[in-house]
Amino acid sequence: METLQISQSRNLGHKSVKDTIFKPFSVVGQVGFASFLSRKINIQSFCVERKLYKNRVDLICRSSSSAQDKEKQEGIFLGTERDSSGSVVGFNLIPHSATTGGTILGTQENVVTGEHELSEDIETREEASIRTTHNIVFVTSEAAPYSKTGGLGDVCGSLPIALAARGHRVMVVSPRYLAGSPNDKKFANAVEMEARAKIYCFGGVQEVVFFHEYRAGVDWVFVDHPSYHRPGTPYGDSFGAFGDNQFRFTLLCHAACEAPLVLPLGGYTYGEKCLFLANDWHAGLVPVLLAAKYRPFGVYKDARSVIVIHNLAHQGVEPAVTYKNLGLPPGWYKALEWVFPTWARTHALDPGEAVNILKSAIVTSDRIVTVSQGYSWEVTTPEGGYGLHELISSRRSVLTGITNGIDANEWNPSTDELIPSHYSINDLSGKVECKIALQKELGLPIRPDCPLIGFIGRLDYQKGVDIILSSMPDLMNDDVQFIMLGSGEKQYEDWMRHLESTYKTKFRGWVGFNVPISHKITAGCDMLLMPSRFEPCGLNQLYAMKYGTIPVVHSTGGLRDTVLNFNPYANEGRGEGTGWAFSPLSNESLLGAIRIAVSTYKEHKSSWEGLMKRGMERNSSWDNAATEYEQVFEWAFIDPPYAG
Ligand SMILES: Nc1ncnc2c1ncn2[C@@H]1O[C@H](COP(=O)(O)OP(=O)(O)O[C@H]2O[C@H](CO)[C@@H](O)[C@H](O)[C@H]2O)[C@@H](O)[C@H]1O
Repeated sequence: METLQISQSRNLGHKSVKDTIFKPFSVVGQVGFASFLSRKINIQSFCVERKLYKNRVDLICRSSSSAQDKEKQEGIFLGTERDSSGSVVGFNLIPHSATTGGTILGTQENVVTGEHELSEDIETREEASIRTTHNIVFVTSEAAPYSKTGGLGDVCGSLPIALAARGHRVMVVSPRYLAGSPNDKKFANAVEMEARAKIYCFGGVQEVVFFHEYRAGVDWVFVDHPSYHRPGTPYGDSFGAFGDNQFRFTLLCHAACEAPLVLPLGGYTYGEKCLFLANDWHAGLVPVLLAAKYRPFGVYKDARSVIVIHNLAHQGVEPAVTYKNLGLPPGWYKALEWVFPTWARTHALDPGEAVNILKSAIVTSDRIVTVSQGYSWEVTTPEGGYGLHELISSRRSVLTGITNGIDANEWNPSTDELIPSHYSINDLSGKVECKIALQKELGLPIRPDCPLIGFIGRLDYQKGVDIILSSMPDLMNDDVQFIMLGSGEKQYEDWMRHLESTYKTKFRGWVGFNVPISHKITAGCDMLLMPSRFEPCGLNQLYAMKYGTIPVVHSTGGLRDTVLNFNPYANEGRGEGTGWAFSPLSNESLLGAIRIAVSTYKEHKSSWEGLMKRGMERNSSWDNAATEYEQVFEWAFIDPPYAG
């Protein structure tokens, strides 16, 4: 149910602050803070899940016959919800279509006339729940398929769609990267909007333009600015990280805060009562801006923010002098303040003073989510907290771990268009064809019986690539083939090339970022190796399991949560588990785990098939994760917002 409310009282109420706030927040064109202040749009809908709610039963029993007639026509009216100024912000009507649909148990008639059902409903009212839908704004530096360098892109390309499918109004705000590459075409369907925003930061004023595409139930909003138009990845090029990343992502955060106020998407703005999901440090200024720039002026006082931590190792740390560039009021320095420990300072006179964007988000957001439960504990430890463990521990009461899901449309071996042969849990025959095709494509000897091990990922310290490469001379003595796909640190890329020339019949290294090849490896390999030092969630092991490819992982973070160690004796000899999770992270234990996996593959075919099938059956749907996010949203709205 949607309501559009023009609130005069709010308009008058803000007049006095308008002049004060207008300079720093002015927006080009007729939309923006100004017009936002003169109207109030809020869209909220409710639906009842499973059992009828006692209040609703009471209300129905008490309602007059004319109200009942109206309800028969229009649905069931639960009441209006008003904000402090008296504006209607929720019109709680269960639409007629919903009351006759399958998800709601009992219509008005059978509740009133069916005594048995009524008493049953009242008895089970504890189970009842009303699901509130929210206006959700994802802020992210990447969202697949438009931009992706890793798992962040996957998550921000899929979770919004899952939440939209559950009835939420969802917008994703990310940069419109134009790198002069074929990837630019992915933005081709996004149309330029009239609304623009002026952003005051880094000693000047920047104008950003918004582009919009409505796809899969989600408003994809792209922030356009010349600093997003350059060759390379979203973060850097062959010379390293871009020097102005702090500037580029500061722009993104400011623009994302303006978007719900100024963009009439589908005719209506999202308005003030939003839930911002800020992803990683690039979006970390969003909670700070809500608290420091908007809320003191009564704007976004009903909004909430959640910082989603995909990787705590990257925090957006810059010299303290940067603070004045961020477009924040002077009094908020403490929220960002970061002092390096003595050992990390460059020289004796270095005071180690810096600003830390992710830290400020952890301080000011209403809830904190990590992408697995295991990681939500690890970030509170000195080993996993990257200097923020004490701060995060102090906010443990608002910290939740939610394991990522996977996009079942993109990662499904029975429909995947990027693999040469389809297969499913009922007919695995296509998998060996994928293996043969992969061996052929990469010029390896075609040997369906030879265990084929894969690795896909960023070539860096986190992913434990050094451990793989240093184990390789030993592993290459065994009868196995190994394929690595990745890009990252040059030393590892060179090492992969060197191994390929040394072990021509056993090793292939594909340097680069190539999504079609990643699907072919996931389908064609028998095992996927992930010796990550730490892994907030990890997606490749989830993809692998879906494709009947057995993960062999270091037991850490999300890998430990999602890969259940193989036990052939469990379940009266039927076995349990979906892979191998080894520990500690060393050459010996990595080789030990791979060798056990290889011998299982070669000598215990039925156990191997059991492993494959249990992995393929595993429920990794985004819908599961989305319901857990909804719980976090509920909690966020129960508490008052962060006020400083
Ligand atoms: N060379 C290449 N070519 C093609 N595709 C490639 C590739 N290298 C990587 N990929 C793809 O990029 C994604 C990487 O996913 P990970 O979960 O390993 O994420 P990453 O460490 O980037 O992200 C962080 O965020 C995610 C999401 O929350 C967490 O799962 C993770 O633990 C955390 O470190 C996968 O889809 C993978 O197939």
